[in-house]
Amino acid sequence: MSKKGVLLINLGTPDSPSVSDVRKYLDEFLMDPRVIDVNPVLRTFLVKGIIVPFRSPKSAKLYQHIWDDKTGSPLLHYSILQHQQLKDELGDEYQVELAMRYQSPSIESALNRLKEALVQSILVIALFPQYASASSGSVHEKVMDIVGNWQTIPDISFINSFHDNELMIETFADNGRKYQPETYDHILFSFHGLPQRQLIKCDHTGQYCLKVNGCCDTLNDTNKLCYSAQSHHTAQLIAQKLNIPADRYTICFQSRLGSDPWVQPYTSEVIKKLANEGKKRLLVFCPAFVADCLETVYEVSVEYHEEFIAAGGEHVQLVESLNDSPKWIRALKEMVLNN
Ligand SMILES: C=CC1=C(C)c2cc3[nH]c(cc4nc(cc5[nH]c(cc1n2)c(C)c5CCC(=O)O)C(CCC(=O)O)=C4C)c(C)c3C=C
Ligand SMILES: [Fe+2]
Ligand SMILES: [Fe+2]
Repeated sequence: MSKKGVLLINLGTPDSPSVSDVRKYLDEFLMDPRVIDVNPVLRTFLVKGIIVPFRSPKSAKLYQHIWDDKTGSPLLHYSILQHQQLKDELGDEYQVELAMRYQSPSIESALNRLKEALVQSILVIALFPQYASASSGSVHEKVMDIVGNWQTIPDISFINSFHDNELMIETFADNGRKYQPETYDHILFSFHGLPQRQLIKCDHTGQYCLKVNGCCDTLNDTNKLCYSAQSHHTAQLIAQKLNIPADRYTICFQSRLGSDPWVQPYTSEVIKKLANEGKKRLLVFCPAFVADCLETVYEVSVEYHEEFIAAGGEHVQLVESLNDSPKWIRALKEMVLNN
């Protein structure tokens, strides 16, 4: 009996923290039409002419800061652990592969291994809890492009999002509980940001997201596929699990790139406002990421920490991501078994 294939895909990271490898990574990432979603001529000008040349040396310094001598990039390191542990959990009936949307290991090589193993089906899990065209959408499109060229197209399925996965919510809550959230002045749920126009494009009604007051503060039948609505929902579920009342937490969005409006409120503005209100200690969850990465270990723990102190605060504490926590591996296992 042939095996069932499972393909875990995360975003990707540079091969090394050198300026040339960071340049290669940013070039592939930002030339993706789902990421910088403007016309091709403008995208090429912005990415190759401005963002990549100016950003690569700066980003390389940040990557050098988080790069571990033995294990390299945290994102790849934790992805490898997740892959290994899911493989062990699922046993011989499954062939589990790991790929990254950008750089390595490539999606093409992972799909080829599944093809050569003659797997009877492929389940693709894009490792982003909330659906965004720039993340899960891009992964799914890439997989479909490659498989679409095969003579025999296999049984293939995609997990579109898992923003409300019970075991995932519990893992974030367990990680947060260790810091005793009640001892902090305020809690942040900081999600990766997105340009507002990408939310609007994903609203198939064309009349809801960013058009109706408080459009995506709660998940409903109209906005259930919206990144912002799914992010709010994830945060609300973690807060409920930890009994954090609504006035003790704020949902916000980080990592804005460029000058176009992104989903709001911006984490850096929220941090300044809280410092101005006299808050001293912040606990920050980052539930858009299933593994610690540049956006958590540097942007939150270093940059936002420094910004908060400069504005009069004392400490920003990051809650670690799901990484290789056994409960999260069980969450992945159940996603596979329930599919
Ligand atoms: C959680 C899912 C992600 C979405 C959605 C997303 C959208 C998005 N990102 C950029 C630009 C950058 N993101 C960068 C790093 C980065 N982004 C994600 C995830 C999502 N991005 C992760 C997991 C990481 C960390 C990767 C790592 O190696 O640790 C970067 C690179 C770092 C930097 O130079 O700041 C950029 C650039 C855009 C423009 C975008 C949506 C349009
Ligand atoms: Fe990003
Ligand atoms: Fe929305």
